[in-house]
Amino acid sequence: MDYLSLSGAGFTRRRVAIAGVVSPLRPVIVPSLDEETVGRHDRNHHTAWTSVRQERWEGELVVQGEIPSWLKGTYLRNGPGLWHIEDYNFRHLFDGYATLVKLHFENGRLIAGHRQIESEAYKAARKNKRICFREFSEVPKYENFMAYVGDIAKLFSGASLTDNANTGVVKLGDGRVVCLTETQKGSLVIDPDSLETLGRFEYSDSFGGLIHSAHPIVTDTEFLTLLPDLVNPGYLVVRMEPGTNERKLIGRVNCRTGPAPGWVHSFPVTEHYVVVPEMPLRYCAQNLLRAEPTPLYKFEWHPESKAFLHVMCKASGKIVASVEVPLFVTFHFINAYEEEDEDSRVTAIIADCCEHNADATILDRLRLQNLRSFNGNDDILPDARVGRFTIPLDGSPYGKLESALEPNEHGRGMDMCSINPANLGKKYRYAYACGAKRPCHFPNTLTKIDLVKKAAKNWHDEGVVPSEPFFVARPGTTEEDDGVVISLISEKNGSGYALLLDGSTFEEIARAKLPYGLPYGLHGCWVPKE
Ligand SMILES: CC1=C(/C=C/C(C)=C/C=C/C(C)=C/C=C/C=C(C)/C=C/C=O)C(C)(C)CCC1
Ligand SMILES: [Fe+2]
Repeated sequence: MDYLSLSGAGFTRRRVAIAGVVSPLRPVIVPSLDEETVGRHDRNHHTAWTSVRQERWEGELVVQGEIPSWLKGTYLRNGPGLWHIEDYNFRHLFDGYATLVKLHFENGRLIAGHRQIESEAYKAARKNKRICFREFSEVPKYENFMAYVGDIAKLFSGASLTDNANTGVVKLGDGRVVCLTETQKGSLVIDPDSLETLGRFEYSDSFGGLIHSAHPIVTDTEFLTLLPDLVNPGYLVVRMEPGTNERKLIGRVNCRTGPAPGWVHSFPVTEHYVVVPEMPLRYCAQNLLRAEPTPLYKFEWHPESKAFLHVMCKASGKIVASVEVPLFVTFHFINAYEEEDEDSRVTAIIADCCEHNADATILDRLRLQNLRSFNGNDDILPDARVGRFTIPLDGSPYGKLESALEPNEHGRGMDMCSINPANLGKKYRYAYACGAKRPCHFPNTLTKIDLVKKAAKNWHDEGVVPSEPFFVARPGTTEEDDGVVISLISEKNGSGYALLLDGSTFEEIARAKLPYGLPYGLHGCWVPKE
């Protein structure tokens, strides 16, 4: 090993050669988080729930198996990877400061890297050695009552909310790559090659508001998102063109009931419609203000307020259906499409999601203490399924919610999904997601769902925590599942690897060990090499 110590505030700079990693294509200088700045690691936990070891790393990995020669580009994955500052340990998975990971594939070779996203929240925590902004469950500790009152005042302007962009990453039609979270201010532009944080993505319109959906729908031609209105409960549906920073209004949906809009972590679209979910798990302004977390954090469960789905025409902004549906809890919609009759008239919208059996306690299961205390025997992951909504367009007041397949096909675990992006908004057959091999406390398999055969193929390895399986299509293909599925696997002994499965057979085609395991991550995107 060759460690070259350089200087730098809070950093030790090292030139690293790591066993199992072949010579990098270029020298790799690794600034690592020193223990004094960020605190000590507790490496007794599963790698998935242990803070990332160092600020950044990059190098070429040894590949076992074969990476298809057509796979050219970079897979980026975002997620909360640093769960402590100094000796203070965060409470919840979603509190962690964002760690961006890249896997660059070219000519059968694989260069990997990771780097912390330099949000204001992260930089302030590093500098002041304490949390300075309101995170998912954490709030800054105030020195006195006046400091608390000052922070509440800043909450209304959004100044005290985090910009820790730890949830997703998207490539806009104009090539800019943006990391996202639930706050609008947490939209940060990054360089997909160096993973450097380039600055805030400033929306130039005047919609204001503090939050948005963490999962905009992004294609080469548009960026669609929802802006929840917490004052007059409802949602604005907005659209932004590539090359601009200005969102334009498509239309507004008023909530049917309830004190506040339902959480819209994601939403689905069809070719002509935007589906706006109104979930009984609703935002709660008081919980945003609280110093201590409540069982549902920034949200509240309002079963009496019922659940609705609204369908808005993308072209006109008109609402073409607004139906009551059975109570549901979902964070991730999988896809949606228009169902037609024999005369090609659209009769219904079908919308699929990872549905948690109308039980919001999954949020509490994702507390780090719960994730870290698994003994290997308890079967404590709450059941989830592929929930399929049918929304009639004939004016009926009710929609349906059913399981799209028998949940035991995927071990009754279901979240973190992807599809072939060519099928976005269209009738489709396959979805990829994390499922469960029980007993477990967290999804521990990768699953390929066949919505026509109503069957699943599952991949699992002892002790693993896989992240969202991300589908990349073979260029030019017309087969929906012709491509690869990428996932990053955390193992229990501090190690981890990048995994490639065949999108069709769901068999492993390649894996590459990382120099050390990376913490669990959330969502990814693909940046093709032109
Ligand atoms: C809601 C507000 C905030 C932050 C919210 C964040 C960071 C939400 C992240 C949500 C995610 C990643 C949901 C993923 C769910 C995955 C599941 C349920 C997997 C289950 C497996 O079985 C702030 C930005 C902190 C403040 C404004 C409000
Ligand atoms: Fe998400």
